[in-house]
Amino acid sequence: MVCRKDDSLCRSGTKYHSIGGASRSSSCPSRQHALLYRPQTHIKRSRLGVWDFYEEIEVDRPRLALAPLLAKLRELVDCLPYLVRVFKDVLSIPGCAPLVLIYAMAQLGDALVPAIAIWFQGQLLSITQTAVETRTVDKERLLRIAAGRIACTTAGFFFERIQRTVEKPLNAHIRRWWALHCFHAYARLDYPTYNKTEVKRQLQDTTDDYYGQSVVWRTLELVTDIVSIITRLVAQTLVLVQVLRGQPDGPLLAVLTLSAEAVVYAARMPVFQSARIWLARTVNDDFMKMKAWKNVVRDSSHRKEFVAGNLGEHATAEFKKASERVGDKDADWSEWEDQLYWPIPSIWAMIQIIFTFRAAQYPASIPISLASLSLVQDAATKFVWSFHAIIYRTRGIEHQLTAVKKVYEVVKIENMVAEGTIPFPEEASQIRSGVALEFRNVSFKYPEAEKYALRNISFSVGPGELCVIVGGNGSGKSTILKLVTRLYDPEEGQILFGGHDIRTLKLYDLRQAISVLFQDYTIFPLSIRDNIAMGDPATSYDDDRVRLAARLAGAETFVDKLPEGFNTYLDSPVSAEYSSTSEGDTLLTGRKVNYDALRAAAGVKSTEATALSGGQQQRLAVARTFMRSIVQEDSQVGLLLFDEPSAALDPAAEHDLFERLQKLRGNKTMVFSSHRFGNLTKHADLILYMDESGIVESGTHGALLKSDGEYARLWKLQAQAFI
Ligand SMILES: Nc1ncnc2c1ncn2[C@@H]1O[C@H](COP(=O)(O)OP(=O)(O)OP(=O)(O)O)[C@@H](O)[C@H]1O
Repeated sequence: MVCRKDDSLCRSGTKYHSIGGASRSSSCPSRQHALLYRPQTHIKRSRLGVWDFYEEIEVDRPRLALAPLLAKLRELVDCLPYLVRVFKDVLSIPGCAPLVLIYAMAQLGDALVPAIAIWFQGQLLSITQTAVETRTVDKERLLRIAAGRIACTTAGFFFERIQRTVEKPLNAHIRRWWALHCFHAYARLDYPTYNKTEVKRQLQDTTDDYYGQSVVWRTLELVTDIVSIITRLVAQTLVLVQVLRGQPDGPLLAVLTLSAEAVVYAARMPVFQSARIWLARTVNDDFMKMKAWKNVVRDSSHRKEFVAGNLGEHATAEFKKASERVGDKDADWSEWEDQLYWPIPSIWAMIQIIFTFRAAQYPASIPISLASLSLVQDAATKFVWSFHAIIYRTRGIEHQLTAVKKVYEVVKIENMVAEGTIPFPEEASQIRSGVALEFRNVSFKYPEAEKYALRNISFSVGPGELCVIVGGNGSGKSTILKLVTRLYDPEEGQILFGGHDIRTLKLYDLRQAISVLFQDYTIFPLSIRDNIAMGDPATSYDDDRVRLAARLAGAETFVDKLPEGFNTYLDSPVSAEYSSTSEGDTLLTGRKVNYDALRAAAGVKSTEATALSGGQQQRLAVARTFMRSIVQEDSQVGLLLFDEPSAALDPAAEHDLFERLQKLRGNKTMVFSSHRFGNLTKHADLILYMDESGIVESGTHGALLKSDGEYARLWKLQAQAFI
């Protein structure tokens, strides 16, 4: 049985369920309470197809109707200083001030034209009425009025053209300025701050780009539009009342009609309506199954296993079964949502009837001319459109203005990792011979984590020494490297870098002196060349250096084999755009649509992503590190950190990498995290063996073998595998 709207038709037998009541009302009229105010509610549940629809109903709404309105107004008032600031900032963008002036003047002109047009229209109607009643026409006046009316239409057209012409460069100026502002807001955040959900959401609100229009542009457009629409409405009303003044019922008709339309449409304005709070969910297993299977067949990431698993027939059969069980109820929520809102009827027809009765009442001296009735009707239609425009433009105005507020607040977000003040190095020689590193009783817990990732860690690596950290999964090896680069700060203890507490060093200088390759390295969505070059921004322009870094990392050969070599994007950041006619459609001429020829002409591949193996990607990441640390003779780097750089490499590549690292690191300090013993541990000045967030053994390879502890046991285990 299909249950619609009325839950009494459904299993439970009751129409609505009051699932819960929340009484958070407060009588305190203070501002804070007004903003946080929540009326008493209960939840109404109904069923729409496969959807369960839950809506919050405000029980004490009539008594408290003003509270949400006041809260909204308060929010808007709070945003006003930011709005003023955004206007000021936009005017200060080079080239924007004259464009804003032209745009505003054109909008003002556009707003006044309809009112002037009404005046001319009134004059034309009165000429027509005089002609009907007296059979005479003042031709000169008619010509003047007609010319005026035509001039209005032409002016309206020109004002609109001017707006459109100015809009594009103005939006472009603002968008460029805005993109830079947002980019900086993103780029300046440190790791833990960036990962906070509320920060991410705040950033997203401000950087939403809607069809190439920034939040700032949309806000400016919204404000100027609203001012222009209000100007238009006021001017139209004034002119209309003026035109109808000579007729007994004229002004009354105008005011009644216009206010009737205004009330009907104003009632719909978001600011006067409390938003309906609802939620719809479905627990229909078959409907969910249908959706899930649709996702499986549509998402390319599942295709490999879908094909290999021979799932085509099975998927179709499963989908068919589920679809038969769901039947016609398989409507998506959007179909039901449309039905939640009803249009409000216009009462214009009623007013027309009332005035016709008035005319019938006094047939000898009709209190209103037919021309006026037609004029008012025409003006009312224009009014309706203006109100439509206001409703459309003010939808979500609080959200829009709050976004502007966030725009300015977002650059003030405090980074969690505090800046230091001491420059590093004091002398270049401090770097050249490697930098000493020391951990003193360091303990650390990740944000939100309960368990310590490091507990009371102490060790010391001298300048130019090689330290290898070994240990099982989750023992804390990577965490040590993250703390050295100050992605996080420890809870307890101290980390010394070149003898300084790292918290006191300028962050930029500290990170400049370290080259790090993380285990979970990332391949940036840039070209291969830029991926390597960004290892050292100072020399990123140098193609030879990029190539050398790739060669040392064993990446040059396979990169050269790619059709676009070093300029290859692994994932194209901008996909080709296609016309809306879909591939495979048949046109009226009978031709089947196929984009192959266009793709070939434009040099677009049918798949735009270039796949690299895990090992190849790791070589690119290693090349990036080499770009910074090894390639440069007079490198500013004094400490090299490598977290499992060979995990995805084949044994030959791993051997080559270790050989090169040994040779190329010169006298820099190096800390290496690895699961594999052997190649590096044998050369290490210090081995740290970690288990359960702590260092359980430390020393050289020889010393640790001699002490015959856990390191020795695992070393023997790995060695035996090769015997
Ligand atoms: N971002 C994070 N948030 C919360 N806990 C984390 C995070 N990263 C790591 N941990 C936890 O911290 C502990 C140490 O992790 P770490 O990555 O340092 O181990 P590891 O020795 O490098 O392991 P592996 O050998 O698997 O790379 C683990 O218990 C892990 O679950």
